[in-house]
Amino acid sequence: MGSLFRASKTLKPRKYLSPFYSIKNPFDAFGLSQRFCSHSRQNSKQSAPIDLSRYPIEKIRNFSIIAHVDHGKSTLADRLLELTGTIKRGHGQPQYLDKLQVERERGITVKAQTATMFHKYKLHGCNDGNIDEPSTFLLNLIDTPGHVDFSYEVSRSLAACQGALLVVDAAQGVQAQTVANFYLAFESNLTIIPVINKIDQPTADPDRVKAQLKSMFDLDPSDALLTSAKTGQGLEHVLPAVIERIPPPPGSSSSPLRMLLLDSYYDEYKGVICHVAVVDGALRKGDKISSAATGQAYEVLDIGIMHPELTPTGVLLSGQVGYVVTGMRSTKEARIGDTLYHTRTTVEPLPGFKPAKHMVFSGLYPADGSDFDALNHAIERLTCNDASVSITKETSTALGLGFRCGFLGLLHMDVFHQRLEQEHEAHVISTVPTVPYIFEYSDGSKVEVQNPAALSSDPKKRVIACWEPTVIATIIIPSEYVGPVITLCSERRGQQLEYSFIDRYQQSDLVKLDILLNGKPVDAMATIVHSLKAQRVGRELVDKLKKFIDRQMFEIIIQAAIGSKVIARETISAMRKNVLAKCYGGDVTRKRKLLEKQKEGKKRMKRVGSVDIPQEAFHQLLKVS
Ligand SMILES: Nc1nc2c(ncn2[C@@H]2O[C@H](COP(=O)(O)OP(=O)(O)OP(=O)(O)O)[C@@H](O)[C@H]2O)c(=O)[nH]1
Repeated sequence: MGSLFRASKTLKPRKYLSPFYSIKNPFDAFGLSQRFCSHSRQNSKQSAPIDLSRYPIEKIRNFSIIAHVDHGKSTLADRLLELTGTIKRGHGQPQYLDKLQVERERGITVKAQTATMFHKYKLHGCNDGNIDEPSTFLLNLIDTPGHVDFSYEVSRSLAACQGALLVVDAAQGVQAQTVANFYLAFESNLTIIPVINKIDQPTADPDRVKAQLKSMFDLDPSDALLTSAKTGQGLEHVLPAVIERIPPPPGSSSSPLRMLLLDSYYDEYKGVICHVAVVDGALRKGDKISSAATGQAYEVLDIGIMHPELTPTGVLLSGQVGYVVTGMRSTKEARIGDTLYHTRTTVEPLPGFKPAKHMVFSGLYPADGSDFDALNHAIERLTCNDASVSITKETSTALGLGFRCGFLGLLHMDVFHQRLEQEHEAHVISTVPTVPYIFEYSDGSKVEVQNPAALSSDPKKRVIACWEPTVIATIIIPSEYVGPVITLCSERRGQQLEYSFIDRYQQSDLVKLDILLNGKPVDAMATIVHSLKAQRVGRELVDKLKKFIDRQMFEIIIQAAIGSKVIARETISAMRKNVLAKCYGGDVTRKRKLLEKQKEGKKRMKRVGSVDIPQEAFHQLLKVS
């Protein structure tokens, strides 16, 4: 960026795309889709309107899909939408929930998107009246961006969820945003289901990824689901895991309404459409609600779920996530993180969200100086859908009236410009981005400077000290890139505070655990375990072996031992298995067949000393943790 100003390319006007716009449902723009509200888009004309009262809180699961960039979140979301019949298989639009033009052009998700799905599943203790029949669950899936610049989207999405699918590429393994998103979910107390995706790739190494998940996040490797969102392999286990492992939302249906405003966007026909999570109580069309942030009251004009487009339901109940149209005309009224409640009730507002921390500032000016009002209008509409941008008006001698905008990073800034142009047809000039600095002047004052032009040139107000923002960062990289990354850090005046290997060895108290059959150690069954786990593992091994070794003609003693110390023991009493016992008379062919069969069976045994061990026993032993 050598020059002072970066002028945006002039684009031809393009079709406005709202985040929920779908060319498959052109009626939505006119509110006509209300008449076609259906359970599944596939048979929209026949199916009955959705009755949300059939989904009490115990039948609701709200979950996000989180991951590093490109690990396959949106593709996995596609497959789940198809699996539940929410969209048609092969709808011809991959990454269905990436609806913005900028997302499609760049192949990245920048906006979190919710879709409601319905899925039949037989869960113990949860049924629709008939215990033998599966129950239908309402699942709210939120697909989130992977790039760090959009992590504000992720943190807001997680506020509406009780669980998250942590998707990790089976070849790339854990990456920087896997770590950041894991901690966002962990700090929000969500149930985390690890999903090792892209197992169809030739370089996939799910065992390595499982080991990383264990060593970095203490996630149990046996909890990981192995999937390929591309081929469909393993996907049948995803929704059962969501229903079984993620708890229902915690709200109370009998308490007064409390609803969290998660997101919003402006629709030319309906005004502001708010994305909400109903925490407590219920909301119906026609209800009067108030905003805790502004005190303003509204009437609910339309209400429903994203299935996956706006689908009116007339009601939203506790635990459900959906949309509300209230006739808000100004985007300033929709405060992200606000609590909405029934007018004339008193409720404790929900905690809301932490304000976004802006890392990069840049000036935005209309390419044609006379277009300030149009730019103002466009920015107002766009910030309704991107609450993480800060906007203040400013004036430049060269460019006239404009705005100083704070972004979460350079990619965020770039995407914001592109959306202004593509979705709002605004032509802008942006100034060189800068981080905020603090300057101390000789008159004792200290100011944060977000615009280089604002730096004092008054000789009586000399700069005596300045500060720049720094971060303490943890950089996680494969070992082959360590050299270049250290060089890059030192070029940027970085100081190395600590250096360590994630997959490093550390001293540990390990013991060899032997398995003995009739006093003889079986080398193939010996394991090395931590001394604290030895007793439990020894007991499990001995119990399993007892189940899988058949009784034989002599007594078998199974022992687990550390050195000469036996820590677990079981005995299988003797028996004589006479396969010919039931063959009375002299049918020689039949007797021969039975003896042959017994011989075949014995081939599948491993003879250890005098004890025959079936292959199955070896397989089962591998499953002991
Ligand atoms: N081989 C293979 N490719 C996959 C699989 N899942 C996704 N992909 C591909 O990986 C690329 C990224 O997939 P996305 O679903 O866009 O990834 P994402 O995590 O949503 O990306 P961001 O939202 O930008 O972070 C696309 O080219 C997908 O076709 C898989 O299971 N196997």
